[in-house]
Amino acid sequence: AAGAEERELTDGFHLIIDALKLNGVETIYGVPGIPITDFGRMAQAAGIRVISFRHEQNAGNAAAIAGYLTKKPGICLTVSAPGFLNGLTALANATTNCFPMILISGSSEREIVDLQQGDYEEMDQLAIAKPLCKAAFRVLHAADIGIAVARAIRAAVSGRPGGVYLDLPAKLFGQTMDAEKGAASLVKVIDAAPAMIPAPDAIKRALDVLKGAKRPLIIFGKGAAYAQADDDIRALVETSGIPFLQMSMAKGLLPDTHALSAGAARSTVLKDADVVMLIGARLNWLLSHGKGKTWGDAPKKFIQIDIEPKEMDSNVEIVAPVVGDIGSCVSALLQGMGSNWPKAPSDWVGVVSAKKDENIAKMAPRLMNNKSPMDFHGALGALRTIIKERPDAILVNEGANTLDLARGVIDMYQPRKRLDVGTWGVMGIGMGYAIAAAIETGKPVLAVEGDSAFGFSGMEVETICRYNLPVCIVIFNNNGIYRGTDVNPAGGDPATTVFVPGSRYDKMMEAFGGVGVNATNPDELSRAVNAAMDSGKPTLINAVIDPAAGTESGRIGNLNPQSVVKKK
Ligand SMILES: Cc1ncc(Cc2csc(CCOP(=O)(O)OP(=O)(O)O)c2C)c(N)n1
Ligand SMILES: [Mg+2]
Repeated sequence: AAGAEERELTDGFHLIIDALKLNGVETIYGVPGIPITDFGRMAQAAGIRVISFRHEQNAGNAAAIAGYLTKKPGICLTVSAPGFLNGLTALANATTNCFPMILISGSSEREIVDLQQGDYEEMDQLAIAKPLCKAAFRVLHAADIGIAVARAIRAAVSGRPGGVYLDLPAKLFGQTMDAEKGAASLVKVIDAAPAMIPAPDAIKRALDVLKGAKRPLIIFGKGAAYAQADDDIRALVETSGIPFLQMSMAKGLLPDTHALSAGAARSTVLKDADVVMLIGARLNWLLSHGKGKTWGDAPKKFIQIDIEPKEMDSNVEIVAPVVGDIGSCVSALLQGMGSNWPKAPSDWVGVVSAKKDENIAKMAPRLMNNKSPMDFHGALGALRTIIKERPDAILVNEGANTLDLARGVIDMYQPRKRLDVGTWGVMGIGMGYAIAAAIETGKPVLAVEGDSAFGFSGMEVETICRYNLPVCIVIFNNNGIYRGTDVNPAGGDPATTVFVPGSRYDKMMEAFGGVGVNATNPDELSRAVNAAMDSGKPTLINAVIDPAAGTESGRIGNLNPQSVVKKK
């Protein structure tokens, strides 16, 4: 046998790469730098795709949405301190949205940090990450890398998915150990996201409540989209005949044009339903916390399906809590319903359908207007047609008016095709989500961006060109945040919410070899997007929108505090 001096060695670099590959990691999203530049190079050489970004927040958002789309944790790699902090927003956003991702950051040496002796980029990153994510681990010994990666993967995807932080001090990478022992220390995670089967009596209780409903409603949240139980979810709607609402990222679970879709009659069904079954949807601010005028005065019974037991009764009493993974819960409900479950009362279904048709008819003319400069509806009418013709394209969407109006105008036809600002309503997810959506699915991506929203991650147009990704960015350029018409009453500086008038974002894309187009009417917009979708070339379309067309904060202006003090 080889003597000790000849025995083959391995080191931290290789053990981390081997652990990630052993667990099926194929892509890392990150920004190079001390102490992880060589790690990124070695991971790439070992066959992992390493996508280099211009800012860690965008790499983190890419990792998060990769997790949402694949149900495997997306991996974000950053340098220590400032790079780690840049990734934290994405890690916290992933945790808030229940997207599985792992933020791996290089860090300073414990012995220096703990004595605060001033290391390069010194920061106690583990302590700072802990409150902002689902789980956080640090590794000091090479022999622990295998178990640490396994723990991070399981923490990210099991139960309610979320963000996990993995802290790797610089010295760990160069630490050597016996190669055989190293290989033996690696762990391939078994059943990382175990099924969580609901209790039979919880299913029975829920069905009893549902059976008694006169005006039932199902609300799907992005948790239902994440579950990838698409056939059973469709069967649940069609077996029960119950009208349904799809929260923003759940749109397309069933087509928005489905006969039982109540999307265009949202305010009616929230007010008048007597039994509401929430599936992977939380009763948070997006659903007015389940109370107040949105929900009308009539008493309501809530059935809630969620993997997190603590979610029950978070805002209002849940009379039939069903705790488990959505796939297991929906299949148990279907089993309990059997083959002759009574359809939802036809008078209720009729009321919903009539209201929906009325609202769709009201909106239709606004989508046809061809005026220039465009208003939001004219531009969105063109994009609505394109998504209808190209249902497997992925739509990324952020802004205020650009977000709120697109959500209602652009129908989705397939699950997990609409990626947007999610639970926080966070700006800046656009380019990270677009890049990961293109890389993880290979499908064409249409990113519909407010001009302010785009600004948060716009430098990644270079990244999009560098990897030659099929991403078509449409910027709704209304010269500002919400509008482009505010004026600074004190004179001097521009108002706080306006941008350079007549700006041409399309020139940014041309700067990096992509296709830039300036579109001043819906026909030009439509032609440019179709050309981009056909060519698959990175494209940025500067869609000129009337600066006066928007409203403050889109649909959520009511959240703004108002001053009652009138300064003399
Ligand atoms: C990280 C972060 N910082 C600020 C904000 C606050 C905000 C919400 S929406 C928005 C941009 C609205 O302007 P945009 O041009 O994108 O859209 P449009 O209405 O069509 O003109 C901001 C700055 C949020 N949500 N997140
Ligand atoms: Mg704007």
